Amino acid sequence: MSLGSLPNVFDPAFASDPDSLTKLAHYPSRPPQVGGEQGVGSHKDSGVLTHLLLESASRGLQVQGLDGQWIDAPPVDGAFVVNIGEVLEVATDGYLRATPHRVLTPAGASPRTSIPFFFGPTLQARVPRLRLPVGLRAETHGISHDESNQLHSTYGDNMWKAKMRAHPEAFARWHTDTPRPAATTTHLRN
Ligand SMILES: O=C(O)CCC(=O)C(=O)O
Ligand SMILES: [Fe+2]
Repeated sequence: MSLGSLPNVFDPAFASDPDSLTKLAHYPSRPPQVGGEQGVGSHKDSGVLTHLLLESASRGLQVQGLDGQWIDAPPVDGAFVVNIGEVLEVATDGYLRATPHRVLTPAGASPRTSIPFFFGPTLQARVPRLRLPVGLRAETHGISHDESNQLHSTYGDNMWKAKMRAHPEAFARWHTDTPRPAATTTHLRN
């Protein structure tokens, strides 16, 4: 996992007060006649790694391939779904890419419960950017660049950005005085 760096390269970022979170997510059933959309829109997780526990009959999770196509990701018995988060994409210079994913709950869908575990470092920690060995560097396209989604190597900044985007009304109401991610944060480019 350290991709040519020392095996403990990430340890300091997780050493004190790592900000991991386990969430219990419930998606109610949808009678066939109820329109609209429900679920989770397309996004990438903002942290390092997510371990997602799904019920064995769970449906609706999709991941996006490099060609833009959405692919069903049904559960595998006895296994977690593992999502690469944006901070890990930054740390590996895009060798590991944050996986866009979404949850669909079409009309008629059964209720769904999932348990994601977001494995995150200390909020203030700047996660080190690895120096990839030449062979691996040849296989990476670098960090994805999107003006509307800046990536930050400090986990707290990256997570805050994602929260602001996911909950604009709450931020407009309760966080009018909240600064955006620190000005010192690097805006990473390819
Ligand atoms: O419920 C799921 O299967 C995925 C949820 C998710 O992507 C998230 O909470 O970030
Ligand atoms: Fe997610």
